[in-house]
Amino acid sequence: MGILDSLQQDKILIADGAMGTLLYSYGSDCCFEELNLSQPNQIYNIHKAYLNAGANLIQTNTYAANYHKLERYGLQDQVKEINSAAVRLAKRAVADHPDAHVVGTIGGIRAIKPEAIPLEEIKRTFREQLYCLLLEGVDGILLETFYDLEELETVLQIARKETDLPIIAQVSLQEVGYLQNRVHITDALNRLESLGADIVGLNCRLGPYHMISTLEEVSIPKTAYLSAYPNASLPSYVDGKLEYDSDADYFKETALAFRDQGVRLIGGCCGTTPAHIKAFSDALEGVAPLKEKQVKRKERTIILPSSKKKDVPTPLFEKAKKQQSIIVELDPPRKLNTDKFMAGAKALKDAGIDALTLADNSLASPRVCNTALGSIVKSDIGLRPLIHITCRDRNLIGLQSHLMGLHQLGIHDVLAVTGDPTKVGDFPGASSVYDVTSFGLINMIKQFNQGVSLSGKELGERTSFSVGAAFNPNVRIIDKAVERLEKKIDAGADYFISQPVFSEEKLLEVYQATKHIEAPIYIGIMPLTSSRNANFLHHEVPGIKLTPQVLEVMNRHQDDPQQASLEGLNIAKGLLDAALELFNGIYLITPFMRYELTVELANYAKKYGPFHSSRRVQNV
Ligand SMILES: Cc1cc2nc3c(=O)[nH]c(=O)nc-3n(C[C@H](O)[C@H](O)[C@H](O)COP(=O)(O)OP(=O)(O)OC[C@H]3O[C@@H](n4cnc5c(N)ncnc54)[C@H](O)[C@@H]3O)c2cc1C
Ligand code: MET
Ligand SMILES: [Zn+2]
Repeated sequence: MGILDSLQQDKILIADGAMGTLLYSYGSDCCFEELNLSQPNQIYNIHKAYLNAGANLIQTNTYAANYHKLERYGLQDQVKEINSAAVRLAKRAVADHPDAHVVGTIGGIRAIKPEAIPLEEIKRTFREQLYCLLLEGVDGILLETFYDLEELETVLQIARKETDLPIIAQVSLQEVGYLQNRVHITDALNRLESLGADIVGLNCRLGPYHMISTLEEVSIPKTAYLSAYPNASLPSYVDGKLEYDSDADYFKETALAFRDQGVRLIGGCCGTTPAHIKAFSDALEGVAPLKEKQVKRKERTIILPSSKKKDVPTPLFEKAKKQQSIIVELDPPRKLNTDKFMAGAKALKDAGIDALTLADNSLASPRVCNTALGSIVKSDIGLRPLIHITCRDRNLIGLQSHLMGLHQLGIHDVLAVTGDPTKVGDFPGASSVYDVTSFGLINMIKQFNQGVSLSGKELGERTSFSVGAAFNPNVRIIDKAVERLEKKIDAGADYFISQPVFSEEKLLEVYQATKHIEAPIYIGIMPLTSSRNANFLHHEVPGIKLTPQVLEVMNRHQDDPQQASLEGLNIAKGLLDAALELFNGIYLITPFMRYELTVELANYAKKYGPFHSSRRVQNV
């Protein structure tokens, strides 16, 4: 009799409980799936313990036995051996339990970092593991712990094409009622059912209380059966170890509540043990499944528009769409004294610039926090700060907390960059976090603007960020850089700020390659300060090439720094003339805190720049 036959007989099926956390509690702190090869008896005994506790559906010890996760242990070439051994062990365990079934488990990979692993890689990895399990002859497939519905939908479709065996598809919740990205549980389970899953449900992350509360909103599926594998409890961190704290009696009490929500397959996830499964099995012995249920319709909360920050100015990029707009970068100092920085900010404010951009530890070296300084610039000088945010120094928690903080400070202009890697800076050994790249960060900020955090939790109000992204035109093939720019627009970028451009030819090339794009580009102009500075940029910075004439002029004044700086300024003015013909947005970069240079360039642009309602040059 197969799994579905058992379910059709009006039975509630009991599944097994955790494998990973049980092994961990026994002292294993390694690749749990490798134990199928090195400690087969231990795995076999766990299967037996669950079967003896009353489980009639057990899962192979293959949750993370895929190429991607085994790679962490250097075991990526043993996908087949590990999966095959797992199935053989589970089948051996059920040999003298005629009513018991073995499902091959495949766990979700993406968890909360969707963009970290492309779907194509997920598909390859999934197929390999699926074939190994199917070849060895499982009774069904269990897809479990999927936080990302897109990932589960993708692998479910593959599995459904490959096999007619029963498929169980289980999501993990972010909070009661919702998966990440604010996907409602009813929508998720409906999708899985329509894609051909035979059993749909929930596992992991939450304990019985939150799962039952979620299931109250879920109706009995039309064709599929409902499953639930709760965790033993929420985890706590005790003496450096994660612990789940709930006794089996509590599970006994919750068993009927699961049944009353229409659950037909019930097992356990992290923290559960054979005692928890025995509790379920005892409590549900002879209990008929529920046929009809009254669904509780909980109100899906409405996200309010930003109520607190009423002073949100018109986004910079709106101005740059219509008329000239000048922003200037003045980076926070590396030392604690900020007098010169503040004097620079004040002078730039007096020069009438639209915003001051502050880099985030550029070149991966520590500087005074740009948000702190940006906030002071805003309050003390009345100048609009534009804060760069890198993904290098903050993990997903830090990034989100940072965004919430910026919102509190009334700072709405941000530049989302991946950030220079730590190896280029003062602390090459420091970790580069990169939980997301600029694309994920742009997405996250746009989600905040909808009042929703990355995980799908409501923020109570919407933020009002306008999001800039970096554009590097100093590449050999400009079309590739433009493709990247277009992808950033797809991710939600509102406008762009470019690396500095050092020739009129390049300005024209950038203009031609981007004139079809509506999002404004603030084109970078940086005055050269010396012949050394010019030669460094020309010879050592990838993609930057100065013209022979510019190099010659700068080199001519090698021994006269003042004159060299003056020439650098004149060259920048020449570039500015050309840039103003082509772009509304001008991004002036202050070199080495020499703000008098960018003040002069800003004044120059204001005096001589055309104040046009759109780009001046059409069809150049
Ligand atoms: C206006 C501006 C401001 C900046 N501010 C900061 C700052 O405050 N702090 C800081 O640390 N860094 C800053 N940078 C540097 C920036 O982080 C790096 O130059 C980065 O490599 C390019 O921008 P990004 O971070 O948006 O990278 P992304 O475009 O997100 O690129 C991410 C990864 O892809 C690579 N990549 C980039 N372009 C291509 C391409 N065409 N083809 C293939 N791969 C590519 C990158 O090297 C990187 O590894 C800034 C850059 C610009 C242009
Ligand atoms: N069912 C698997 C195990 O118990 C995965 C649990 S969710 C991380 O090890
Ligand atoms: Zn779990």
